[in-house]
Amino acid sequence: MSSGNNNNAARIDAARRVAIFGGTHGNEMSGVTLVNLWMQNSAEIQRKEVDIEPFITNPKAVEKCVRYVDTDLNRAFTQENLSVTGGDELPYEVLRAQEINRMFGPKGTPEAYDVIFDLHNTTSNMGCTLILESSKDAFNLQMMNYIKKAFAPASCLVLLNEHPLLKYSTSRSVAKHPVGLEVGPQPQGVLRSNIFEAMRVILKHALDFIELFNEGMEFPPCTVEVFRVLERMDYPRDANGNIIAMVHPNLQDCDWEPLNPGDPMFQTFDGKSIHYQGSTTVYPTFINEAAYYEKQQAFVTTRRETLVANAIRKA
Ligand SMILES: CC(=O)N[C@@H](CC(=O)O)C(=O)O
Ligand SMILES: [Zn+2]
Repeated sequence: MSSGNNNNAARIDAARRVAIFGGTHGNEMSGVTLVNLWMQNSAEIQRKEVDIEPFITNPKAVEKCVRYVDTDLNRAFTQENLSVTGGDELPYEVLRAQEINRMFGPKGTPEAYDVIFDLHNTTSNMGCTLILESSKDAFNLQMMNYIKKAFAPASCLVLLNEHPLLKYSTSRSVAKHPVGLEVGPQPQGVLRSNIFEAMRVILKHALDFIELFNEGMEFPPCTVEVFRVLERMDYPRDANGNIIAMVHPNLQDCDWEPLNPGDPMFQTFDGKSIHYQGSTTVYPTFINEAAYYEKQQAFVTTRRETLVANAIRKA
């Protein structure tokens, strides 16, 4: 008879090469500051038998303290961009994406980094949010379960973006196991100690998980509650495309709270409410994110799901 359930655990390669990206958006100061700190002294992020590299992904944007210089780096990792040839006429972030892909990828190949953590801040009242791009990645789901338990009683939610149209080509998507970390509320260009500390603690738990996994610990099957991206909601606009309403006071700062059919969602400048017309309860998030005005997004709706993660163990 076999001992325990070791034979049932999916075997996954040890995570030997890990990167921590900050400054994918140059005005999101927690990630920029933490990564700069760790580049000077990496003692805090070192773990046994794994290379962990802190890296500033968009140094030009960091220098100017802007989201991006030419185009959003966190949308730039498409196969087209990564394979297009050309020099100075290409947008800075496309060239930078190619450089990052050479260093940490190539995306979708066995040579790619095992895990990339990408550190972001939001102006929305989302608290601590881990962002996944796949519901099938048992390694990442087990990591989410580990982090949530280690972080309790504080809460850390998981946003799953594998929407066929709304999913985008992130910097972290170069890795085999991409993990976004989004902490807010924090204004652009501002550093808040509570947000900075929360991000630092979540990263610590994430790296602890990788160390335990690499040491051979088996993680039994588990379930993870996630919020799956459903729909992008734009601000109401006039025929010229100008915004004619604001996020309703009942919705502002209420990320992750249920929005029911008929609930107020926007308020026009003359005080009229605009109500949610959907047919089911949804969980809005990224409510009134500053960076999303240019993306015609007032918030995104999500649905709560419970995912099952298989047992995993190092191969
Ligand atoms: C506010 C912000 O930048 N959020 C990130 C979310 C993510 O990393 O998936 C973005 O839009 O790229
Ligand atoms: Zn960001």
